[in-house]
Amino acid sequence: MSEIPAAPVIVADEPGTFPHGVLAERHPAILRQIAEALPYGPGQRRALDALLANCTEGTITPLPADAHDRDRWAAWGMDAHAGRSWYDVPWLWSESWFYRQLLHAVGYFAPGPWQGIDPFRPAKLAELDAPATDEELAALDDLEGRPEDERARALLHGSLWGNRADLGFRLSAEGAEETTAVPALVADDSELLWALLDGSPAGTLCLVADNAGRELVPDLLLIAHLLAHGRVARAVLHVKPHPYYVSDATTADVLDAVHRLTGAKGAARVYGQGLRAALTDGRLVLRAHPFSCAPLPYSDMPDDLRADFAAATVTVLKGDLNYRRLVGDRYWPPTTSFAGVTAYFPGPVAALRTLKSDVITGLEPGTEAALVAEEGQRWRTGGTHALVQVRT
Ligand SMILES: O=P(O)(O)OC[C@@]1(O)O[C@H](CO)[C@@H](O)[C@@H]1O
Repeated sequence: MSEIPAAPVIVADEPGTFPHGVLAERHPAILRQIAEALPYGPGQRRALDALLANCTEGTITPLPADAHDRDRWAAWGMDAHAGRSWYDVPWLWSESWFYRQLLHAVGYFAPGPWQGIDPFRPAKLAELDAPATDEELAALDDLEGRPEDERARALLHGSLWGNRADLGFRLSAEGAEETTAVPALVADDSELLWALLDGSPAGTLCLVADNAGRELVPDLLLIAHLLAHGRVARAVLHVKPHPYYVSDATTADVLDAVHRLTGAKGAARVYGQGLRAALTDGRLVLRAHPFSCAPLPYSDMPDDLRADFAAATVTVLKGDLNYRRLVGDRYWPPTTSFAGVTAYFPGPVAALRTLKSDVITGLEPGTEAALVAEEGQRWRTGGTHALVQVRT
């Protein structure tokens, strides 16, 4: 049992806070965006309008008895939250509920012509096809010829900062690309991570992906490099079983990203071919576990997922949402021990995250003071800072 006193769970009930803004502004903006992006029919548009009213003014209404995942959501707390405002249940819960309801509205789960059609796919593909992605891939050619560890570190950096490329976040984060006077990395345990990934012996890397497109591409490049240089023998890439948090990566997004790489020129193409080969011969394995879209912290993970992580040399969790789920979506004092709050995790664990929500642990007292002096509380949510935290 952890000896750290529990901090308050984040709830979005206070106007003016970041979580409240996500429910009151970001979710309606997402609904408008997908209604524009795809030619949904009248029934789907009515359902999207109903969801807009329900998520801003209504209450949690349990899934119908015949919903394929009703039992799962019941186990995840749906019946306990029934009848309550979206603003009064844990924020992590109401956000996941939003994506479950959105997919229902567009017919994603129902047998029929729209089954399995990702409402966020147009935005994901636009990002993958953007000139900025070409520039990032061309930069790989400049890395060729550099020492292996220099390349590895550059690719880790790309994977870390790739987390800024989150399409949901961009809907409400003007100016997030700006840098500030305070160091960009608020915690950096990357040497501990490299010690785990030194290839002696070469074990298994679990990487829990976050966003598709400009985050997933550098994640895949990192995996390709670690496999090619014997730093790991095998990689397990956890993706989402269905579209989630706008741009979260699914299996289809992995295939699109690998296709983008194999269709590129120069070094990018070689990475793409390496990834294709690794998928084909089983050195790179995909997982799409239902718990990856659960509205719960990882401390509640089921046994099969626990066993997967326990077998890894290290599990790397990407992104802000995974961080919230890893440490618990709570208002922790920023100096709370990262090792303490992740003590339950069944093996070495690393978080690679840009800061896009209030949750933070593991800061030195001086770091927090410098951030607050420079920016007030904006450093927590602005996406301008990042961290690499490791518990061995
Ligand atoms: O996990 P990611 O893609 O890094 O970030 C997800 C995010 O944009 O969504 C949540 C608000 O909706 C926040 O946790 C965070 O800002």
